[in-house]
Amino acid sequence: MLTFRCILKPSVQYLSCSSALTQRIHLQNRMSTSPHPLAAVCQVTATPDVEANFSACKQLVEEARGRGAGMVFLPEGFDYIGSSREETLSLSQDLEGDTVSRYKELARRLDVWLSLGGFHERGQNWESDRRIYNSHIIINNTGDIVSVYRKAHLFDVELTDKGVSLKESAFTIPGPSLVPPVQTPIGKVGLGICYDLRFPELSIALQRQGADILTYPSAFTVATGAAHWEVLLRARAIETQCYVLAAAQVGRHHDKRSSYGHAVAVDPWGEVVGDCGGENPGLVMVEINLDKVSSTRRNMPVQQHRRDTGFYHSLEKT
Ligand SMILES: O=C(O)CNC(=O)[C@H](CS)NC(=O)CCC(=O)C(=O)O
Repeated sequence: MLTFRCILKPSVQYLSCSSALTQRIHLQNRMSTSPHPLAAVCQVTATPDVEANFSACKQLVEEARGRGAGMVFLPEGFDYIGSSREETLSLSQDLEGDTVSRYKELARRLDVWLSLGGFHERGQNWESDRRIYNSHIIINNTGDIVSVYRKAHLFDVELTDKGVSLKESAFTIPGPSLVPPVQTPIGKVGLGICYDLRFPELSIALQRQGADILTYPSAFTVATGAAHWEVLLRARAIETQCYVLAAAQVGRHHDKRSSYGHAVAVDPWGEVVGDCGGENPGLVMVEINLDKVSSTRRNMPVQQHRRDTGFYHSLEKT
């Protein structure tokens, strides 16, 4: 007789943004029992007010550090969301500018790593062409920039029936290349930004280079977010068997633009282990257990089962 044993481990601890008190209690429990590092995934409502945005983000980083985070993730447009092409361009800075300097100082003072998704970075020919990159910057706990990834896929989309019309390439230069995953205190972090999430080739490439964690700091539109956001994030986690951390913009930035929110953390099995909801700024703490990455990969060796790239291109030759 065949017997099937079904082993279900209710091991996922779900942390939502809802109650700071409940979360603190959960955290005290887990910090005392868990040997695993903590990440904080943040959600903000950036506006064109650069100063107000910095102070809101700084507060979240301080709170995350207070709760034991070794690395804090901020979303695309953490510096600002402009209300016109002109405003977006005029507020941009370079990596030596005031905004990045203040975050370097914050990282050093708090002894914490930062992922700053979607910084509006002036390009090399700014004086002549007035174009920017959409840059994801990693700053270490001594306040040094250790990696910069420039968004490769630009969001040029006209969904008239859904009221979504954005042309990122009108002011942004597509990034020239992927960057290798960065070794951090929470694991090896692979860098993407927002719309990049729709291109699984990028996530696979980062996984192949050793990523344990994929990051997609975002400012998803409300319409595309409701339809696609969580499905895409979970799919990227399931395919790569990585954690996926996606900081997000939420709510109304100005008259013309709102974002979907739901900054989330997904584990390597594809389970959502934290969600900031669709209403307010906040953060979610997530335990990064790299044993989960290795056991998921060991139990279902998808990456070893993958055929070589030529195999998937073979149809093109026929
Ligand atoms: O414009 C800025 O200042 C910051 N950049 C963004 O907000 C970018 C480009 S407009 N937004 C997205 O990529 C949304 C993608 C999205 O919503 C989807 O893929 O469905």
